[in-house]
Amino acid sequence: MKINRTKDLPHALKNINEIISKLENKIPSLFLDYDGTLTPIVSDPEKAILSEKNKKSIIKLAQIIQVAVISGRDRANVASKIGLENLIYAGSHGYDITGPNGLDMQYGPGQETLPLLDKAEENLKRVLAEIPGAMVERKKYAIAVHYRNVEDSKVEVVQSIVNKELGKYNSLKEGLGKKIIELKPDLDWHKGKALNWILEKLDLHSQKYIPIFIGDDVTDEDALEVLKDDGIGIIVGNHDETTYANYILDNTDEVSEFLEQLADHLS
Ligand SMILES: O=P(O)(O)OC[C@H]1O[C@H](O[C@H]2O[C@H](CO)[C@@H](O)[C@H](O)[C@H]2O)[C@H](O)[C@@H](O)[C@@H]1O
Repeated sequence: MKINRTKDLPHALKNINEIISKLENKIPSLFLDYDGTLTPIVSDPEKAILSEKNKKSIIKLAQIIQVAVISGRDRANVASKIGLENLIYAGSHGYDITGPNGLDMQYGPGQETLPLLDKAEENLKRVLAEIPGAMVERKKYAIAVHYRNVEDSKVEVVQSIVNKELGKYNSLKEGLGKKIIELKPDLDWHKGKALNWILEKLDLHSQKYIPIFIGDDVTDEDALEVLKDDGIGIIVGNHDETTYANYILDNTDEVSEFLEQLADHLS
């Protein structure tokens, strides 16, 4: 059960001193979502560009603490959008993780679904080509069907095409996001499991460490849940009435401000 009402959450910028005091005598690590957190939501996913301000803060932070990006995007795609080599990147909602010093993890059971995702991608691209604005984005371990640019009257058609395709595969399940419906492996693996995997792999789990996660969407709740008692979870905006987050930022501009202030405090 989610514990915090979004509207009652303390604001992360207004309470930055409290957050900084929680980091004292601990070693922080920082986990960031991409879309809706580091970049504003835009109609073309390829146009979600990291600002110079955020890039500068991330460079500064990565010189001091471990920084990881955990995204629903394909890992290679989000890594090229950020363009920094010394970060950990977890793509496809955590199924595909790489990082410095040869860090490389593909969530094994997910690989069995790759031929099914190939087939579904081919079918969906063919059928959805007839719906103006619909877009199929293949990530290694998921497919996002975008309907942000689809006429309202056609959205239900897109949804039923995706449901029909999903119905063909027992080992794929539906995932929801901001104006996307996803086809994902029907497995118990998500951003929260990936976050835990990274914490354990890098030995960042003990009481002397304190992880921070910032995210904006329903898929980010899995990561926020992991940190609800032993970390700092920040939700961006209010995707839902309740959340596992402990703090809130209202939008991506506030995330930029928060990252800049965090970098200044830690350096
Ligand atoms: O986990 P994230 O890094 O936040 O990725 C979630 C999805 O983000 C992208 O889609 C969203 O952002 C697009 C660009 O702003 C927007 O056009 C779309 O409507 C949003 O759903 C990305 O394209 C997806 O693959 C990610 O799953």
